[in-house]
Amino acid sequence: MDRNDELFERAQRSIPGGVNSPVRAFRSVGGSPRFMQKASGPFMWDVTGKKYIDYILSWGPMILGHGNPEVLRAVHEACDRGLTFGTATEPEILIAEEIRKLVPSIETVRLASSGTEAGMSAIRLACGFTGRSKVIKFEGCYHGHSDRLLVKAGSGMLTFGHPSSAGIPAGVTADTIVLEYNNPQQLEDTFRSCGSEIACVIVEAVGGNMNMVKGSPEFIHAIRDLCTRYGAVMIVDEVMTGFRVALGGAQSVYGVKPDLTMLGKVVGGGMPVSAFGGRRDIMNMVAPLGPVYQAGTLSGNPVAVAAGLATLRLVQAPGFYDRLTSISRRLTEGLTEAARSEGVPFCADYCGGMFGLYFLPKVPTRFSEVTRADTAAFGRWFHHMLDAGCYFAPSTYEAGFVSIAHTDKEISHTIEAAREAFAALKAGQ
Ligand SMILES: Cc1ncc(COP(=O)(O)O)c(C=O)c1O
Ligand SMILES: NCC(=O)CCC(=O)O
Repeated sequence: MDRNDELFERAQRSIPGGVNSPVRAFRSVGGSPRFMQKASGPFMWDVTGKKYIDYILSWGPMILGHGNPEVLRAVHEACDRGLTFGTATEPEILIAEEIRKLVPSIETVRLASSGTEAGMSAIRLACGFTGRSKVIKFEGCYHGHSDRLLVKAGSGMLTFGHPSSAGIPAGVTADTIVLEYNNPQQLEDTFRSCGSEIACVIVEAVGGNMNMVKGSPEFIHAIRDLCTRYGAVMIVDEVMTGFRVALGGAQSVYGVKPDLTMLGKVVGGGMPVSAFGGRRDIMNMVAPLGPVYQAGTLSGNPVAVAAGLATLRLVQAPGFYDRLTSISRRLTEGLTEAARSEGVPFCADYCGGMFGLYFLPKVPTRFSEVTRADTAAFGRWFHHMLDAGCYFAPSTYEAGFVSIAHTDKEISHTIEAAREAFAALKAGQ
């Protein structure tokens, strides 16, 4: 028993499953989750002192790598001025201005503390604005754990085989319609049958919670066109993709202008910040301007905003996303080649600083294809990689992330380790 095992046993006595978020448990791959003690750049160290190259990056936020000195300085300075005031502050204006500049579909923006809150608030707002109650989401997309959206959701929900949560009264999800991702025809048919009742369509334009599945341009533009035609609100959930797949998020990649956008993860630079924003006429419905209530004791927290603001400034460095994308490309091409040379059915894809690894013969385009992945092979590969000091998400239903701090050296090490892991798989180990 090493110190990770000891801590895991102890944690389970006081914390359900020993973790404060289910995706941290190693349930689908087996073994004890690693208890991390520190991180720097592209690395994390567990409590035994073992060093890992981090491809989870706190599930997306750490795009600059861990411990960026400018972000840390901003946080320390903000701490010295006060941890929270529960009042309006100037940095909230600065981050709102920065968000509006980088994501031009956002005319005004409200800050919250988690992606879950952003999603819950955005659909409440869409319903309040339209006076309608039906919400369309897509199978395998995860928008946080608010009740109305926790139906056929991705990420941990899929990993643990319960795509819809217990404890949510049927009435609460009665107006949530779940459709197939990348199926514009089904969406159009649904609008044709009940378009006047649909308040909003919420989508991850690049899905990152059923492994990584890119929306087809045809699908994303069909959502835009149908929402416009039927007076529904198009919500793009950019909690994962915002400032991650491109400076302007997935909406800039697809050239689509949503009515509302959700942000999280990178926008807080490792601290709890999320946001929802968009068309001014819709946002004007939010309290105190309008009748849609939304609030938060720690919303716009000055320390969290300082981390987010420093991060948003740093990602605007010239060439940042070209470099980030080339890191993802090198990694995914190297892994694919290593698998091919060892004869293991595997493929990979990437979008900006986000990637998907699939134990499948071809890149999936929808949830039903993702479920065909060889999860047993993935579990063995995952543990080989972990032993070799490469920390990937412990599930075939999660996307992976790189940071600007990942260098060729880490990528080469990872590809070499993967080659050995694929060879071991082939040898039946
Ligand atoms: C696309 C997407 N939306 C919403 C959320 C919820 O965010 P949070 O975990 O901050 O509540 C997540 C991740 O958790 C996400 O990946
Ligand atoms: N895909 C998983 C997440 O992005 C969220 C992490 C968490 O819920 O802890």
